[in-house]
Amino acid sequence: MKVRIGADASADEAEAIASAMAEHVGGEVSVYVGDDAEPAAVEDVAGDTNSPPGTGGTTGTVTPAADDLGPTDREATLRAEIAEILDGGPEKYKEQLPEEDKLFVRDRIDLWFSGDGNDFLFEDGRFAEFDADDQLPADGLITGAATFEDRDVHFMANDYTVKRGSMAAKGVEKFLRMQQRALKTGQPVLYLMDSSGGRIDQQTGFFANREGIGKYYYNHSMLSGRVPQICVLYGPCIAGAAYTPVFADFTIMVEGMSAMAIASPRMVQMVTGEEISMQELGGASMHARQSGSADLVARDEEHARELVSQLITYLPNNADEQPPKTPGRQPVASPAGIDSIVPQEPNRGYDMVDLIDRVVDQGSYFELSPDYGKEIITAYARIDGRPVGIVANQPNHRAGAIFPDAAEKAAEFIWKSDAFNVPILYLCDTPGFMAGSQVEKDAILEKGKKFIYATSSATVPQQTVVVRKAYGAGIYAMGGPAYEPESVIGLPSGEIAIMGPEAAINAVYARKLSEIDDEDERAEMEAELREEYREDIDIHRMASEVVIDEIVPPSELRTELANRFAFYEGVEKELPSKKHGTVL
Ligand SMILES: CCC(=O)SCCNC(=O)CCNC(=O)[C@H](O)C(C)(C)COP(=O)(O)OP(=O)(O)OC[C@H]1O[C@@H](n2cnc3c(N)ncnc32)[C@H](O)[C@@H]1OP(=O)(O)O
Repeated sequence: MKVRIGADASADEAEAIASAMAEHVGGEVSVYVGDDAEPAAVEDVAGDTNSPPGTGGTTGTVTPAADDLGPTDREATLRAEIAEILDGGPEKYKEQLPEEDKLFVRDRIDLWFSGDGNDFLFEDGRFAEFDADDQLPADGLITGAATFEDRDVHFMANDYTVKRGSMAAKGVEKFLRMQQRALKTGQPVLYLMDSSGGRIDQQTGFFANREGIGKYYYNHSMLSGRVPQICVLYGPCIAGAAYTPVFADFTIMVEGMSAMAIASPRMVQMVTGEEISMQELGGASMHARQSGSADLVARDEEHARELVSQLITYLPNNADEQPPKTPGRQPVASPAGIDSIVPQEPNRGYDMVDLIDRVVDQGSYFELSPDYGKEIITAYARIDGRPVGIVANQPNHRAGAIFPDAAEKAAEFIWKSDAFNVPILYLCDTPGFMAGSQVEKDAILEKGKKFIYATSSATVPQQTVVVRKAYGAGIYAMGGPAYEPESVIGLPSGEIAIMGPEAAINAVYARKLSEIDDEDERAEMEAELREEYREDIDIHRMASEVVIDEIVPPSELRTELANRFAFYEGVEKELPSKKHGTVL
């Protein structure tokens, strides 16, 4: 290829352009300066292995240059300029990326948007800061549109080689435009974040402006519940950059690579004297286990992309659409096994996932926040091809008692599912909300309220299964009869009670029992009272009193749920007229 550049270009500049173009387009590139007949620089790279968008390769088309390029060959000049932009920030920062197993942002975009149903479509604002003296290609932020798993999506991706992906005026402008376009088109947004936050030394013009960085979060709020916002973190996302992942509906961090924090370790040390690494401060493990801000942790960049490609199959493009259906598949294990999974003894643990495996379509189980608030499972799955959001107690962890973190996790999951029209399935086996001084300090009442509020105000079809214990306010939060689910069904092992038998007998008969001196007599009396109590709370009694709608043979649970979800498809509960509730 021959490229002619302006007469004022130096020999060094000609060489840089030749090298950049050869690397990106492949083959021999000769660069001519002004009207010169001889090339000022020639570069040759075999093959065309990694052509970025706009210069050929996976998404563009290479237009062969005419043999004799005249001074008016604007296309070739433009291509050289684009190649320069696509090359990103200083080489020294690009060289550091492989040491951290990190992709250069343009290669990351290639990873996301190439292959079947995945195409890079176009980029906006590529020339941002083109005229800047400093090396600021695209102002460190790439925004555009693509197809991802056959869906149109908007995307943004920080370039960590440009001032550590920090955001200044032009990048901010691009980010805001991308968000505003998503509001118009109603298509999901992918945030591929790798940013040290606001560009501190260029803050005039973007920090507190009406259309400045603060507007990000305003736009995130406007997009919230309108289109799915999915965020993957690839590096330290600090301060201004750390709010996008928490505003997003779903956040994925890469183990050992991603981090997010309200302030950098340097800032933390300055303010508090605490010496702490970025990973300890806000790494993937911490956010997945302690703060709950990471929904999923990926092994590496490819795994992160794979997780999003699964997640998106359960979601519609926006709140006006229904989630996509697929052909139904048999469960991974036979529903006939459900009866033997659920122990008769109310205090014995078991893995609720074993039951779920026998209800949902094979290969469709997708759990979120598996390491946070583990006593409640929140997962997407499909039953006979229809997406459902599952909220299930996990008797294997803390006996399924609901602690504050789990309550909040469930509330947020229900809100998200409801916002995107994913019906909800509650699988109830809980002794209720946890009691004690620690959970009171951790705001069990406040967080329990959120859970109950989310269940109450969800308008999608909801189905509740009393698997075994449904005690205390646990059955309220878990879609109990008062919460207007489409139906509440029970397995023969089910019990619904104000509290468990032991607690109830202790609460009501403690004094009477203590007055019986003979130990055997007291134990006998206690057992009798407990038996009577259990008869009262048995699922058959509940069905007899029509508290619940049906008792279902365990082996028919999947078919029963499939029929009920199919029947109630698209049904929407009406909420009383109001601006919004006051529970956050
Ligand atoms: C809305 C409010 C906000 O967001 S205020 C922003 C708060 N952010 C911060 O305080 C983070 C500042 N940056 C850092 O702590 C470090 O750069 C981190 C991200 C930890 C990376 O460290 P390290 O790998 O050692 O890179 P480095 O510091 O040598 O930086 C490389 C080049 O990038 C620049 N840089 C980095 N962050 C910013 C920033 N936020 N604003 C402006 N420039 C930034 C550095 O100055 C350095 O530039 P140069 O290549 O030397 O010209």
